[in-house]
Amino acid sequence: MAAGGELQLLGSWYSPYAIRAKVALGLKGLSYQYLEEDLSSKSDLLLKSNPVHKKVPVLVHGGRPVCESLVVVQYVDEAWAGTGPPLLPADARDRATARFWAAFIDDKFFKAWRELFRSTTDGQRAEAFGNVVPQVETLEQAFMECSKGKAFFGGDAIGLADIALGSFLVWIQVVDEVSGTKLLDGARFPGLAAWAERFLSVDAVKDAMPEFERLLEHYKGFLAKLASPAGPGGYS
Ligand SMILES: N[C@@H](CCC(=O)N[C@@H](CS)C(=O)NCC(=O)O)C(=O)O
Repeated sequence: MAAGGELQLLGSWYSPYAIRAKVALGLKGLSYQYLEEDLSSKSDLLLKSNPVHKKVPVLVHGGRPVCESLVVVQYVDEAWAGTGPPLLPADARDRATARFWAAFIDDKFFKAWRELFRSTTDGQRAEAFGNVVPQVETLEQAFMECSKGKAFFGGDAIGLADIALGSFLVWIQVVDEVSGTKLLDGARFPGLAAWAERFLSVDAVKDAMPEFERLLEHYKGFLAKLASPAGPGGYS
Protein backbone atom coordinates (compact mmCIF):
# COMPACT_ATOMS: atom_id res chain seq x y z
CA MET A 1 0.00 0.00 0.00
CA ALA A 2 2.71 2.53 0.96
CA ALA A 3 4.59 4.05 -2.01
CA GLY A 4 8.26 3.04 -1.79
CA GLY A 5 8.60 1.79 1.75
CA GLU A 6 6.77 0.98 4.91
CA LEU A 7 5.04 3.61 7.03
CA GLN A 8 5.13 4.30 10.74
CA LEU A 9 3.37 7.12 12.56
CA LEU A 10 4.68 8.34 15.90
CA GLY A 11 1.84 10.04 17.74
CA SER A 12 0.04 10.60 21.01
CA TRP A 13 -3.63 9.68 21.16
CA TYR A 14 -4.68 13.12 22.40
CA SER A 15 -2.47 15.19 20.09
CA PRO A 16 -4.48 17.29 17.62
CA TYR A 17 -1.37 17.40 15.45
CA ALA A 18 -1.09 13.62 15.34
CA ILE A 19 -4.82 13.53 14.50
CA ARG A 20 -4.03 15.53 11.35
CA ALA A 21 -1.59 12.87 10.19
CA LYS A 22 -4.05 10.08 11.03
CA VAL A 23 -6.86 11.78 9.09
CA ALA A 24 -4.64 12.32 6.04
CA LEU A 25 -3.43 8.70 6.07
CA GLY A 26 -6.98 7.46 6.62
CA LEU A 27 -8.45 9.54 3.79
CA LYS A 28 -5.77 8.18 1.46
CA GLY A 29 -6.55 4.64 2.64
CA LEU A 30 -2.93 3.97 3.60
CA SER A 31 -2.02 1.31 6.13
CA TYR A 32 0.68 2.14 8.65
CA GLN A 33 2.11 1.07 11.97
CA TYR A 34 1.03 3.43 14.76
CA LEU A 35 3.51 3.94 17.59
CA GLU A 36 2.08 5.65 20.67
CA GLU A 37 4.58 8.01 22.32
CA ASP A 38 4.71 8.76 26.01
CA LEU A 39 5.62 12.44 25.78
CA SER A 40 6.88 12.48 29.37
CA SER A 41 9.44 9.84 28.38
CA LYS A 42 10.11 10.19 24.67
CA SER A 43 11.37 7.20 22.71
CA ASP A 44 14.80 7.11 21.10
CA LEU A 45 13.01 6.80 17.76
CA LEU A 46 11.17 10.09 18.34
CA LEU A 47 14.30 11.91 19.52
CA LYS A 48 16.28 10.57 16.56
CA SER A 49 13.48 11.25 14.04
CA ASN A 50 12.60 14.78 15.17
CA PRO A 51 15.78 16.07 16.84
CA VAL A 52 14.85 19.72 16.24
CA HIS A 53 11.41 19.85 17.90
CA LYS A 54 11.18 16.42 19.60
CA LYS A 55 7.42 16.48 19.01
CA VAL A 56 4.74 14.29 17.50
CA PRO A 57 3.61 13.60 14.88
CA VAL A 58 6.46 12.10 12.92
CA LEU A 59 5.73 10.03 9.83
CA VAL A 60 8.55 7.60 9.08
CA HIS A 61 8.41 6.51 5.46
CA GLY A 62 10.92 3.90 4.35
CA GLY A 63 13.06 4.78 7.39
CA ARG A 64 13.09 8.55 6.66
CA PRO A 65 11.18 10.90 8.97
CA VAL A 66 8.80 13.68 7.98
CA CYS A 67 8.03 16.12 10.82
CA GLU A 68 5.42 18.84 11.50
CA SER A 69 1.77 17.94 11.05
CA LEU A 70 0.95 20.26 8.14
CA VAL A 71 4.10 19.13 6.34
CA VAL A 72 3.09 15.51 6.96
CA VAL A 73 -0.40 16.08 5.48
CA GLN A 74 1.09 17.69 2.37
CA TYR A 75 3.76 15.00 2.08
CA VAL A 76 1.12 12.26 2.22
CA ASP A 77 -0.84 14.06 -0.49
CA GLU A 78 2.20 14.39 -2.77
CA ALA A 79 3.78 10.99 -2.16
CA TRP A 80 0.45 9.22 -2.80
CA ALA A 81 -0.89 11.64 -5.40
CA GLY A 82 -2.57 8.84 -7.33
CA THR A 83 -4.10 7.19 -4.27
CA GLY A 84 -7.38 8.27 -2.67
CA PRO A 85 -8.78 11.80 -2.83
CA PRO A 86 -6.44 14.79 -3.28
CA LEU A 87 -5.99 16.80 -0.06
CA LEU A 88 -4.84 19.95 -1.87
CA PRO A 89 -6.49 21.58 -4.89
CA ALA A 90 -5.09 21.20 -8.41
CA ASP A 91 -4.99 24.97 -8.93
CA ALA A 92 -1.85 26.72 -7.53
CA ARG A 93 -3.78 29.75 -6.24
CA ASP A 94 -6.33 27.52 -4.48
CA ARG A 95 -3.42 25.56 -2.96
CA ALA A 96 -1.91 28.80 -1.71
CA THR A 97 -5.27 29.75 -0.15
CA ALA A 98 -5.56 26.39 1.61
CA ARG A 99 -2.01 26.77 2.98
CA PHE A 100 -2.75 30.35 4.08
CA TRP A 101 -5.73 29.25 6.19
CA ALA A 102 -3.89 26.24 7.60
CA ALA A 103 -1.14 28.64 8.76
CA PHE A 104 -3.75 31.05 10.17
CA ILE A 105 -5.29 28.21 12.17
CA ASP A 106 -1.95 27.45 13.85
CA ASP A 107 -0.67 31.01 14.16
CA LYS A 108 -3.81 32.92 15.13
CA PHE A 109 -6.69 30.64 16.03
CA PHE A 110 -4.67 28.10 18.04
CA LYS A 111 -2.65 30.72 19.91
CA ALA A 112 -5.86 32.42 21.06
CA TRP A 113 -7.73 29.18 21.84
CA ARG A 114 -4.71 27.84 23.76
CA GLU A 115 -5.29 30.58 26.36
CA LEU A 116 -8.82 29.25 26.89
CA PHE A 117 -7.42 25.71 27.05
CA ARG A 118 -4.94 26.77 29.76
CA SER A 119 -7.44 28.86 31.77
CA THR A 120 -8.24 27.67 35.26
CA THR A 121 -10.52 30.43 36.59
CA ASP A 122 -13.83 31.90 35.38
CA GLY A 123 -12.17 35.28 34.90
CA GLN A 124 -9.37 33.83 32.76
CA ARG A 125 -11.91 31.84 30.76
CA ALA A 126 -14.12 34.86 30.04
CA GLU A 127 -11.14 36.89 28.84
CA ALA A 128 -9.69 34.05 26.75
CA PHE A 129 -13.08 33.27 25.20
CA GLY A 130 -13.49 36.93 24.24
CA ASN A 131 -10.10 36.83 22.53
CA VAL A 132 -10.70 33.65 20.55
CA VAL A 133 -14.13 34.67 19.17
CA PRO A 134 -12.66 37.19 16.65
CA GLN A 135 -10.42 34.43 15.26
CA VAL A 136 -13.46 32.20 14.82
CA GLU A 137 -15.30 35.08 13.12
CA THR A 138 -12.44 35.27 10.63
CA LEU A 139 -12.62 31.51 10.09
CA GLU A 140 -16.39 31.63 9.57
CA GLN A 141 -15.88 34.17 6.80
CA ALA A 142 -12.98 32.14 5.36
CA PHE A 143 -15.16 29.04 5.32
CA MET A 144 -17.91 30.85 3.41
CA GLU A 145 -15.41 32.10 0.84
CA CYS A 146 -13.35 28.89 0.44
CA SER A 147 -16.23 26.42 0.41
CA LYS A 148 -18.31 28.45 -2.07
CA GLY A 149 -21.47 26.87 -0.67
CA LYS A 150 -20.00 23.36 -0.61
CA ALA A 151 -19.43 21.08 2.37
CA PHE A 152 -15.78 21.76 3.25
CA PHE A 153 -13.07 24.41 3.08
CA GLY A 154 -11.69 22.14 0.34
CA GLY A 155 -15.02 22.17 -1.57
CA ASP A 156 -16.78 18.83 -1.98
CA ALA A 157 -14.07 16.93 -0.13
CA ILE A 158 -11.90 17.41 2.95
CA GLY A 159 -8.70 19.34 2.29
CA LEU A 160 -5.71 20.79 4.16
CA ALA A 161 -7.58 23.61 5.95
CA ASP A 162 -10.36 21.20 7.00
CA ILE A 163 -7.78 18.85 8.53
CA ALA A 164 -5.89 21.73 10.17
CA LEU A 165 -8.98 23.04 12.00
CA GLY A 166 -10.92 19.79 12.28
CA SER A 167 -8.16 18.15 14.29
CA PHE A 168 -9.10 20.46 17.20
CA LEU A 169 -12.83 19.70 17.18
CA VAL A 170 -13.05 17.15 19.99
CA TRP A 171 -10.60 19.26 22.01
CA ILE A 172 -12.86 22.29 21.44
CA GLN A 173 -15.84 20.25 22.71
CA VAL A 174 -13.91 19.14 25.79
CA VAL A 175 -12.68 22.64 26.65
CA ASP A 176 -16.23 23.95 26.07
CA GLU A 177 -17.57 21.33 28.49
CA VAL A 178 -15.19 22.37 31.27
CA SER A 179 -15.44 26.11 30.55
CA GLY A 180 -19.22 26.23 30.11
CA THR A 181 -18.72 27.77 26.67
CA LYS A 182 -19.86 26.88 23.14
CA LEU A 183 -17.26 28.13 20.77
CA LEU A 184 -18.76 26.91 17.48
CA ASP A 185 -22.23 28.12 18.36
CA GLY A 186 -24.60 27.48 15.46
CA ALA A 187 -26.44 30.77 16.06
CA ARG A 188 -23.24 32.77 15.81
CA PHE A 189 -21.22 30.64 13.39
CA PRO A 190 -23.72 28.66 11.29
CA GLY A 191 -21.23 27.77 8.56
CA LEU A 192 -18.57 26.39 10.89
CA ALA A 193 -21.08 24.63 13.17
CA ALA A 194 -22.55 22.70 10.23
CA TRP A 195 -19.05 22.09 8.80
CA ALA A 196 -17.91 20.61 12.14
CA GLU A 197 -20.78 18.11 12.13
CA ARG A 198 -20.02 17.09 8.57
CA PHE A 199 -16.29 16.76 9.26
CA LEU A 200 -16.84 14.59 12.33
CA SER A 201 -19.17 12.27 10.43
CA VAL A 202 -16.52 11.20 7.89
CA ASP A 203 -15.21 7.67 8.59
CA ALA A 204 -11.49 8.52 8.33
CA VAL A 205 -12.07 11.34 10.83
CA LYS A 206 -14.08 9.17 13.24
CA ASP A 207 -11.28 6.60 13.21
CA ALA A 208 -8.68 9.27 14.06
CA MET A 209 -10.53 11.17 16.78
CA PRO A 210 -10.09 10.53 20.50
CA GLU A 211 -13.16 9.51 22.46
CA PHE A 212 -14.82 12.53 24.15
CA GLU A 213 -15.01 11.11 27.70
CA ARG A 214 -11.43 9.87 27.64
CA LEU A 215 -10.20 13.24 26.41
CA LEU A 216 -12.29 15.04 29.02
CA GLU A 217 -10.66 13.03 31.83
CA HIS A 218 -7.25 13.66 30.30
CA TYR A 219 -7.94 17.40 30.14
CA LYS A 220 -9.14 17.54 33.74
CA GLY A 221 -5.90 15.79 34.73
CA PHE A 222 -3.96 18.33 32.70
CA LEU A 223 -5.68 21.25 34.46
CA ALA A 224 -4.91 19.70 37.85
CA LYS A 225 -1.25 19.32 36.90
CA LEU A 226 -1.17 22.88 35.54
CA ALA A 227 -1.72 24.09 39.09
CA SER A 228 1.06 21.86 40.48
CA PRO A 229 4.67 23.10 40.75
CA ALA A 230 5.92 20.36 38.39
CA GLY A 231 3.66 21.63 35.59
CA PRO A 232 1.76 19.55 33.03
CA GLY A 233 4.59 18.34 30.76
CA GLY A 234 4.06 16.99 27.26
CA TYR A 235 2.28 20.05 25.90
CA SER A 236 3.78 22.73 23.77
N1 LIG B 1 3.85 22.43 15.11
C1 LIG B 1 3.85 21.05 15.49
C2 LIG B 1 3.26 20.92 16.89
C3 LIG B 1 3.34 19.49 17.41
C4 LIG B 1 3.12 19.44 18.92
O1 LIG B 1 3.06 20.48 19.61
N2 LIG B 1 3.05 18.22 19.44
C5 LIG B 1 2.95 18.05 20.88
C6 LIG B 1 1.82 17.10 21.24
S1 LIG B 1 0.24 17.88 20.99
C7 LIG B 1 4.24 17.43 21.38
O2 LIG B 1 4.77 16.51 20.78
N3 LIG B 1 4.72 17.92 22.53
C8 LIG B 1 5.91 17.38 23.14
C9 LIG B 1 6.74 18.47 23.76
O3 LIG B 1 6.37 19.66 23.64
O4 LIG B 1 7.77 18.14 24.34
C10 LIG B 1 3.07 20.23 14.46
O5 LIG B 1 2.21 20.81 13.78
O6 LIG B 1 3.34 19.03 14.30
